[in-house]
Amino acid sequence: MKAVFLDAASLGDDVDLAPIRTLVDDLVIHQLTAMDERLDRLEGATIALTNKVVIDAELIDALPDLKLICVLATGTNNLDMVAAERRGIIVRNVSAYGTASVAQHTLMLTLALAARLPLYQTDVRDGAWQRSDIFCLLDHRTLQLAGKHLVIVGSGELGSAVARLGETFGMRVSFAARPGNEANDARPSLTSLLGDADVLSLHCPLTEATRGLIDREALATMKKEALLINCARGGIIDEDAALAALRDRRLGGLAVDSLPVEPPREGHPLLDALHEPLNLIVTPHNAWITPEARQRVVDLTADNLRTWLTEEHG
Ligand SMILES: NC(=O)c1ccc[n+]([C@@H]2O[C@H](COP(=O)([O-])OP(=O)(O)OC[C@H]3O[C@@H](n4cnc5c(N)ncnc54)[C@H](O)[C@@H]3O)[C@@H](O)[C@H]2O)c1
Ligand SMILES: O=C(O)[C@H](O)CO
Repeated sequence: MKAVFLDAASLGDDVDLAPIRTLVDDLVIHQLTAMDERLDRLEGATIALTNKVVIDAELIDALPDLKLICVLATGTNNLDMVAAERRGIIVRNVSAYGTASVAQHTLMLTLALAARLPLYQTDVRDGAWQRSDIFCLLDHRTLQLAGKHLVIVGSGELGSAVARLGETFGMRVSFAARPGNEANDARPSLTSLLGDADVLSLHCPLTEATRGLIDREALATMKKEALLINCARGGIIDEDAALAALRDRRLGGLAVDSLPVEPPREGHPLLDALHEPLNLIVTPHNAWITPEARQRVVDLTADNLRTWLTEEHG
């Protein structure tokens, strides 16, 4: 049975792939796979392993032998799930591999934005402290988290962990009802929570339902001091609208760990804006990358493979 791992490099070179290797005899490991190499490499494969290589309907339809797609990530937005289901291909992702890593990264971004760290760091770099009349700099209003309202979209593994951290910092936490499902959801709607959020943190998958969830209209209802943090996927917020709100002082801070296209080869307005005096942080989709979490991705993928092989062959 042929298995092909399309993008092993995306896990780093310090993870031990042995748990996967021992399960499949004919395992071909590619460090990277370009879009036009996917078909050739997956030809005849029963199992495809991918972190971020796109597996779309056209590719799925061209691979009659494919039975299992293992996603070495939680997010499956690089896959056409409908096409896979139509073909009866099983899809297995990994969840809860890096809860501590992503939650600490989200908290780090929240704390940094609350402290206006990008602004004060720039001021200190530019000599404003040395020129100050008083002993400190206090030009940018910081935000005490204790007593403030943290609103979270997505009450799964990561949203729940971030909620616990928020509570530790004395924040009041609300989960928003799933947009479009408010009638069957006891939780308050996102619309009703937005105007009271001091921090809005996104932990839902990118789907057609969540694309552009935090758009111009949503941003317009938020407090002008509110902090917006997206450690989920680029495109869940309208990044251009969020940047405009930040520049107009209608948003207190913006931190994103993901952009709509990754890597952002063609650039992105948020990357250019890092040169402006804004309370803005962009991290390179690395909330998940602690060594512990990356190894756990491999171990959980091996569990997924083992379970499927047992179900398939006994
Ligand atoms: N930045 C990173 O390094 C990193 C790492 C891991 C995961 N992620 C992203 O974070 C997302 C969440 O991860 P998780 O482990 O918490 O997943 P999870 O599956 O445990 O939780 C996702 C939650 O979102 C909810 N949800 C689904 N559709 C929704 C919608 N339309 N509106 C609101 N909520 C909705 C689900 O009901 C679930 O509660 C992943 O899908 C992935 O895109 C990012
Ligand atoms: O979805 C995930 O698990 C992260 O994006 C890392 O791949």
